[in-house]
Amino acid sequence: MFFRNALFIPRFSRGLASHSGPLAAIPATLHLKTGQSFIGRSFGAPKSIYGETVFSTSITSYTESMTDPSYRGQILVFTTPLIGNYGVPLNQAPIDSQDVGVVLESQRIQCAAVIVADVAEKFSHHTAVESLAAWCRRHDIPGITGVDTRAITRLLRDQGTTLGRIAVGDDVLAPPPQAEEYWDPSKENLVDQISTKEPYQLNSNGSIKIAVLDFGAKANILRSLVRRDAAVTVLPWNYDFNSIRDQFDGLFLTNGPGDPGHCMEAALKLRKTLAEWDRPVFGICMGHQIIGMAAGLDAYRMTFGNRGHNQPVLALASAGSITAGRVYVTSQNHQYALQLQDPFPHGWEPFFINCNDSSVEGIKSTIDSGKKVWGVQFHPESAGGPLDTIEMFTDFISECRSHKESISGRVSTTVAPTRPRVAVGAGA
Ligand SMILES: NC(=O)CC[C@H](N)C(=O)O
Repeated sequence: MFFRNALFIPRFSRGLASHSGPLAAIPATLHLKTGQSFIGRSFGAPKSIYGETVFSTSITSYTESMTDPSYRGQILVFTTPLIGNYGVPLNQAPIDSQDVGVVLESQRIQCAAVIVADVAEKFSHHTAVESLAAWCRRHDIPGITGVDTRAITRLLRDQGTTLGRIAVGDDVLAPPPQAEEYWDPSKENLVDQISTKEPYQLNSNGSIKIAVLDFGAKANILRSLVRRDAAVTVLPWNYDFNSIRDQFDGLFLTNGPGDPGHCMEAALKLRKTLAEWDRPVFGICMGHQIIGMAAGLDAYRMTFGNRGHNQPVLALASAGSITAGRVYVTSQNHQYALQLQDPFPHGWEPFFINCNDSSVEGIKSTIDSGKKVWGVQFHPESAGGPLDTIEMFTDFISECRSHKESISGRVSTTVAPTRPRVAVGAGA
């Protein structure tokens, strides 16, 4: 395989000898804004798109990654060469009080496109109902196969996340776009596009009331709360939570796509919440970045971010199920991170640090601040990835429960149930 800087004449048959399956040989090209082009063949929707080209080192769970709303606007390159071999399940779970309605991470494919070295045309799994290619076609998402994903990944690692164009079919004959033609999703408020427009409830008879600010929630975050018997109220990302906060025992902030700088409004509202409200607050990924911004930390854009299910993080403090000095392997999908500054804002301390690049992986309120607030850059709920830190959800619900019991005068030592009444969906 090869990449090149100049205009080219596509050669569709080149390097495709291993693809002997029934996919039609529709040509497809990935153009990067930095001038390189990779020629392959289309699978999925026969349409051309723009996006931000990122790579993920995950080996499994392409279905969960592709439905994660945080990948919105991104062209997702899998470093694992063979993707698609277990097909795609029916994305519909029975709706009952213990479930959130989907098996995957949202109702549809969220990334703009996928790039796979060698797409599996044959698939086998007891839950599979269709192939990766058929699923992409149904959701109008293009894919390229037969390209050198190792070369693309090395470029993205060295030059950073790069704007890209996927040209499919006749569009491959057109010259690569001019620099100003590339669409940059980080300029848009993607959270506002994906967040729920209206509040809604899950498991309304649950024993502890949790408000969730939805920046583009993965379903497994909601499942992980519901499975711990939380009555969950999902609110739009910029909802005036302060006007209703006393109805709730805790606040959760979800993951979400794009630049957290677009969500400063939510960070300022949260700053007021943290100053005036003493109940537990937990945030994941975008939610963690919002907590950090509310605490006075800056968020910056990393070179290529961290995407994959094998990111080691070192705990710097003990809290709940987390032990200082231990390394946890985590699932991640982010481009931005909180700045590690010295000193940390008053009342806050670093919680986790990334073992590969020393980026901030978590923050928490200090004990003397009297508050229970945590944010983690990684995804304890995984889906996919390791469940090393899943008990952080139990820690959060337990804190909400003990706070509730202490203010109602019934100090209790009970721990929240971690098992669902019925088993649903993927993950823990
Ligand atoms: N998964 C997330 O919540 C990602 C947060 C933010 N969009 C980032 O890329 O850093």
